Amino acid sequence: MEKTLLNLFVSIATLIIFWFWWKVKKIKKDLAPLLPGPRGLPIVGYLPFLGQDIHRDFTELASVYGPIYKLCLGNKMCLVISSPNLVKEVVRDQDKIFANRDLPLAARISSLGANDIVWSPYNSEWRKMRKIFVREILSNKNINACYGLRKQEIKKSTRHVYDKIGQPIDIGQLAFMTSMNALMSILWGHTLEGEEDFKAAIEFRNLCLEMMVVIGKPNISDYIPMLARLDLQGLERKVRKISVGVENFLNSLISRCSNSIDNKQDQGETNELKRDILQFLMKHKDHEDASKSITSSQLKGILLDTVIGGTDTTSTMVEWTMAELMLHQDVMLKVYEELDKVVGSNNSVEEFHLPHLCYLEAVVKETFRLHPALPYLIPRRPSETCTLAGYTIPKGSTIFVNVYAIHRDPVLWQNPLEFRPERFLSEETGNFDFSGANFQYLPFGSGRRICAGLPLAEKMLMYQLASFLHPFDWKLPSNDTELDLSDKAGIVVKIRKPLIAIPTPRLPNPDLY
Ligand code: HEM
Repeated sequence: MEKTLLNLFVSIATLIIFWFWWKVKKIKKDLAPLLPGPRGLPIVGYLPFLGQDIHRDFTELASVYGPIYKLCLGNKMCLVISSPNLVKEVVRDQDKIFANRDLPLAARISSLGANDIVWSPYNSEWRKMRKIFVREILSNKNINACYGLRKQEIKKSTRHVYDKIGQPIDIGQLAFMTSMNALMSILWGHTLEGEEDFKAAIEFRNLCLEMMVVIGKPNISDYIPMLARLDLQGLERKVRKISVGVENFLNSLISRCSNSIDNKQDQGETNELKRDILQFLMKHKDHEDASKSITSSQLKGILLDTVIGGTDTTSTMVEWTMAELMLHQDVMLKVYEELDKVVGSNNSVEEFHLPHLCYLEAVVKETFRLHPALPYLIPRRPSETCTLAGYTIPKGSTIFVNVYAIHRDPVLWQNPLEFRPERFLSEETGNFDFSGANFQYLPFGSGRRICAGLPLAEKMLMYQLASFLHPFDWKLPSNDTELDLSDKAGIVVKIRKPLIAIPTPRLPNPDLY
């Protein structure tokens, strides 16, 4: 009897303690401060007030509501953060919770249902794809092994420019073709050749450009799902059409590669192809070990990430850097001085020169500061309800890391709107790199979802810039008195008016071209 009473007492006491603990937790939650943010309209929220350039809208709102604020867009709660401390909480302290992606409809379609690395949720499939990509495909060993191919492509591009001496050149297009060919040669062991290929690549570039704009546009279907069927802005139709073009381009490359692999195998040349990414990927397709096996959609998704992620961003940054240099002739002169000293006028640029081009590297860093290609990274989504800066952040909300605002914050940077590469040679910020270790400077993101192509991107960018600058002087066409550095929104932000420049040779020896 006594034992039963004791058991009853213990059970009741446990229940009371549990109830009390739950109540305190609830009260604490109710007392959590409310996130600041602008008020919107019923149902649509703040959606009608966002303009075309969301990175600038986000930055203006931060000056009113502070470094963390909420925006209700339709039925979605979005958070915009723009301080290094908050970035640290998201990408380091609570990285695991915030490692999911927010997947807009347009991205779901273009990424074949998030079957790629960029848009995949944070799960074992993402881990598998990222591991294959980083450890096998873009390992330092592989990148170094492909140097010869990159060199060949750079040489072709400088030759192409030399053949057009005195004529206007579209710098974005030149950089896109060079990046594309460099990637193609790594992926497939051969590049695009001839008029037909050239046309296909230009068409592919236009598709990529359109795709980036569509994915970056706020889509009513994402924010008010019951209206998704109506596709009010026509974005779903647009992205489906673009995706068909992109897939056709990829399919033709895959079939050409399969033929080339078959031919080379017939000729006993398989070892030579070992470094081709596609062959690596094909090895993983339907692999017997599930931890290494990828599906054909994932194979295409990884190719998409490589080709789109690798060409569009890199060429955008080559164009921005060249535009800033054309606008700041004093900086351009210093770049030439350094190139003459490090490379010399009787040599072509080689990758071993790159670590010695410290001033050019500072120029690139400064360009990334003012024009981060992805101004709010790729939005994240917490996988569970959590706390950020004392605020309760519901599971499933969308997190925008406003790198654009952080890179231009006057509290963090002296004269932030000035283009001054020297700041990256100073003691204060001289050690900032692209690794995302400093939360004040993160053009490639940070944490476990940092850009997976960073080592290749860094190399390709510096190599292209040095190789286009060392052998040529560049001038704007004479009727262009002022260079327009305004930008055009999208998930990748580009220069609004393509940069057109005219080359003249700088080197005495024509054999160097
Ligand atoms: C100038 C060139 C580039 C820039 C500025 C850039 C920037 C970025 C940024 C900001 C992210 C998102 C990071 C985050 O959310 O924290 C990203 C992700 C990614 N990038 Fe890049 N990128 C560049 C080049 C490349 C190249 C060359 C490749 C591949 C060959 C590549 C492949 C990827 C992939 C696969 C992801 C997704 C990573 C993940 O979600 O796990 N990127 N990039």
